[in-house]
Amino acid sequence: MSPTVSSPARTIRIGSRKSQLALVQTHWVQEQLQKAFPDITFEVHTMSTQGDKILDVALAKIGDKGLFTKELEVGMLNGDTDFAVHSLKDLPTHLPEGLMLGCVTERENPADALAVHEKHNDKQLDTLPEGAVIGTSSLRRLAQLRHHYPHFTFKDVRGNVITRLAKLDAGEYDALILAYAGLHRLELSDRIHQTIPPEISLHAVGQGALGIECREGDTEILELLKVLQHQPTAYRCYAERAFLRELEGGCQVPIGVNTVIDGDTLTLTGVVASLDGKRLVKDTVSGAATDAEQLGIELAHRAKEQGAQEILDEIFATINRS
Ligand SMILES: NCc1[nH]cc(CCC(=O)O)c1CC(=O)O
Repeated sequence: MSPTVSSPARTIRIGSRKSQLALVQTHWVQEQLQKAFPDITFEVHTMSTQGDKILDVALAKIGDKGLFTKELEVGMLNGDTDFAVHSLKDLPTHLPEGLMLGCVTERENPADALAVHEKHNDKQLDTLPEGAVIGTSSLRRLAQLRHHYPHFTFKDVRGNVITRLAKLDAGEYDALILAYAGLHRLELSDRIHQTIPPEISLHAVGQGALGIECREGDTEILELLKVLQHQPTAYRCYAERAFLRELEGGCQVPIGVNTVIDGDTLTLTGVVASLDGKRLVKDTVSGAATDAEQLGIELAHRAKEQGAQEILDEIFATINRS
């Protein structure tokens, strides 16, 4: 009689933040993997990150060194979890030693969206009144919107997507700028009053995609994650992240991007904007999608030649002074 060889049932532990959006995203990843690997058990372990706890300080002031990711990263390095699901936008371009970006999932619409108070249901960005109070805590959204709509008033807004919408509805703002992807995933698409076109505002690096972070060289996990990798999204995001990394900007700098893949060709547009909205350095590069990172680096160098560094230095000085 030959012995029955049965490998012990493997359990994979997935780290996630606790916000509604994070949970929707992580449960989607869990479900995809569970379908692809029915013999493995996938468990979700939630953690609060610094970014979830500090709600009374403007994001731009606390910086972004892994504000939404650090606790999840410690979990992986400790071996408490095997990988973590992030909104790729919140994942810094430099990862801690021993961790890597294991895969990038198919992107949702990466655009920003306008949500309005019901009294403005008949309005768009072009028709909102002078002085309308627009809520956003992103310097990128602020600078680009201010460039096109200098007559609006911009006000910081913190908290998760649902909290922000409640503040809007309570009358604290006339409108908010939020990610299309977040609203869509939370089944709040009815709050997407207007999708903001790239001519008005370029989106954040990685916006709309999920990034899965895992231990470097963890071949077993990397093998599983392959089923979630969406290569066109990955190329676009590698180019976007290389652009941001080369400019040494985090998610709290007024840097926006747009990418298009056509066949094997990737086109990357990037902007660096001053906070008053008066200066925009904007340029575009195209090349082979397989050279994504090189394209991002090239665009960053071009932007620097056109004054991007001066804009960024001024912003760092302003933030550190206030
Ligand atoms: N910084 C918060 C955050 N991180 C990811 C999303 C939305 C989903 C995404 O961009 O992928 C949001 C909310 C927002 O910007 O409105």
